[in-house]
Amino acid sequence: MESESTPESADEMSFRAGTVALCGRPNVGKSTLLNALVGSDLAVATRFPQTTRERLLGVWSGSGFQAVLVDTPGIHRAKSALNKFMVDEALRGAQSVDLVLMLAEAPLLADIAAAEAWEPGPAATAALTSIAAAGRPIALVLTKCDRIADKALLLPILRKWSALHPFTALIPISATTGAGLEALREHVVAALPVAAPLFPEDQLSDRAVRWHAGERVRAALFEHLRDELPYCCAVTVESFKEQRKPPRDIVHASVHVERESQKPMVIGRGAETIKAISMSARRAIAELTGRPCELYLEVKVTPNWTRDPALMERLGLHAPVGGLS
Ligand SMILES: Nc1nc2c(ncn2[C@@H]2O[C@H](COP(=O)(O)OP(=O)(O)OP(=O)(O)O)[C@@H](O)[C@H]2O)c(=O)[nH]1
Repeated sequence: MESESTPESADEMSFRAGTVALCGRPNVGKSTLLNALVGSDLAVATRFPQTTRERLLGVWSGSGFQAVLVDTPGIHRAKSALNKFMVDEALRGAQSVDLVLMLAEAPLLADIAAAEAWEPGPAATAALTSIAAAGRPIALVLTKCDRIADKALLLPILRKWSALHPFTALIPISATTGAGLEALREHVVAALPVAAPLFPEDQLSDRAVRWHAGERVRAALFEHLRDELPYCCAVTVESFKEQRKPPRDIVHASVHVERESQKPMVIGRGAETIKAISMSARRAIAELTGRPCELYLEVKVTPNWTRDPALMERLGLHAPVGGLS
């Protein structure tokens, strides 16, 4: 009986599962791609760069495969302790995965002559060098190709990239229209080892709902605050209670700013700004959980937290020990 092959065991023997890191410069579309592949708005994607601060695992399950996607913060020249933490998080994300997807934005170019003359910029090539140091196979994913009407312009751009590194593939995509995602899926699945799924099929993320709730508050800060202010804010979720009757989540969260002078800017005249932030975040949390949400926000001053690794740790931004946990 032991050696008898059943359809289930044949499936198990060909099932592929593994980890895939999404890396690249800030704002190239990593979070949007993760959401498109997982089929859920797990990762906060905004039009502002550097909104992703920590690694997030998104579980992409499909027929015969499971790819655990590691969304990483953008790789950039970091000055503050917070930015250094973000870049370290991104590079940690590229280690020990089965495949790295290096995302780079398709440049907006006028014509084929401009495309022929184009070269990847120093920041993008520096990001590639740091990612390549991890020694994992890398596929180049050219993002936002929906913005390029003349697809002939993509060829010289892909050729320039291919000269920089022995990529396993060069894949032009658009996460917003879905173009190229099928080719990307095929390449990712082929790169995964034959293995059992790492997560249950219905699990979409490694992070608890509570963490996602905090991220929704952070996304609302980007939506409603101007200039540098959202980058100076951290969010901690103090409590997250799932009430049975009536069914609703009751969430208490703090918004930490760096200086006393920033507090009134977050609160706004007549508390208008914080009310708008709270309403957006509440709606987003309810969409995520499928239950109504009551959200209570408090603004606190945690002086200079972006410059102090110990304070960052207290606010929940700590580097995990070891692999992909
Ligand atoms: N036109 C177009 N825009 C896109 C596409 N993918 C992402 N974007 C936009 O690009 C911006 C940045 O997207 P994100 O997914 O937040 O980028 P990110 O790389 O995760 O950003 P960081 O948080 O800086 O690491 C957002 O405004 C997205 O809507 C795409 O395929 N087409």
